[in-house]
Amino acid sequence: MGSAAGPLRVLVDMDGVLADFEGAVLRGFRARFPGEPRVELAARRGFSVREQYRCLREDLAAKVASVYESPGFFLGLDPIPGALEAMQEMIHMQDTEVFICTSPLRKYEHCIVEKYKWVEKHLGPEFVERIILTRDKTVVSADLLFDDKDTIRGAELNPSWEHVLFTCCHNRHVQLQAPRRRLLSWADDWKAILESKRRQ
Ligand SMILES: O=c1ccn([C@@H]2O[C@H](COP(=O)(O)O)[C@@H](O)[C@H]2O)c(=O)[nH]1
Ligand SMILES: [Mg+2]
Repeated sequence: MGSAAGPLRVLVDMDGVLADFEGAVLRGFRARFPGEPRVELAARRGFSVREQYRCLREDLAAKVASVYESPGFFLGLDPIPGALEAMQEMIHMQDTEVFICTSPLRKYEHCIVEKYKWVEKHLGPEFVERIILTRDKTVVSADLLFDDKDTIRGAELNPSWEHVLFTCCHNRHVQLQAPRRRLLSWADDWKAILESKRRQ
């Protein structure tokens, strides 16, 4: 992959990588359900916040989902530190194609349009052209995928990309088997990962 085969194609996930989904869920839950037990970010385990709240108490699953299904939730997400700067740098790198690859909620009414608006607001119109919205990232062809979901499965059993796990509160305790690798944050050396992939 890399220069001999054309530009390096990089997919960057949105929730948990560019946009702070977890922080906003906790703040929204605390504000809307102040008397209910909640899962602090330090206690988050596993991709699904809904399932972790369900384990706390069955009815809390619907309550936490009501937070991220509300109008304004996705548009109001804060950028992950360093993400916007990294994306602006990446889109201007030679021999590099960057796309935002994100999954919509099944209850997509507000989520889809707000994801587009978020990208336009924080990254600008050239990135709106680069949004790939799919519930199956395995069928998208690329060299790299930066994503906070620890296990990404879909119709394609051998996706073309290498999944680099972006560290997030819910995955920091996951032990990766070699040769899987992480990006600890946008302050970590994402450029070295791109360069190593170009050389493969
Ligand atoms: O508990 C959860 C956590 C996240 N989601 C939604 O899943 C997708 C994740 O998108 P990625 O592209 O993998 O970041 C997003 O729509 C989250 O809101 C969820 O449904 N339940
Ligand atoms: Mg994500």
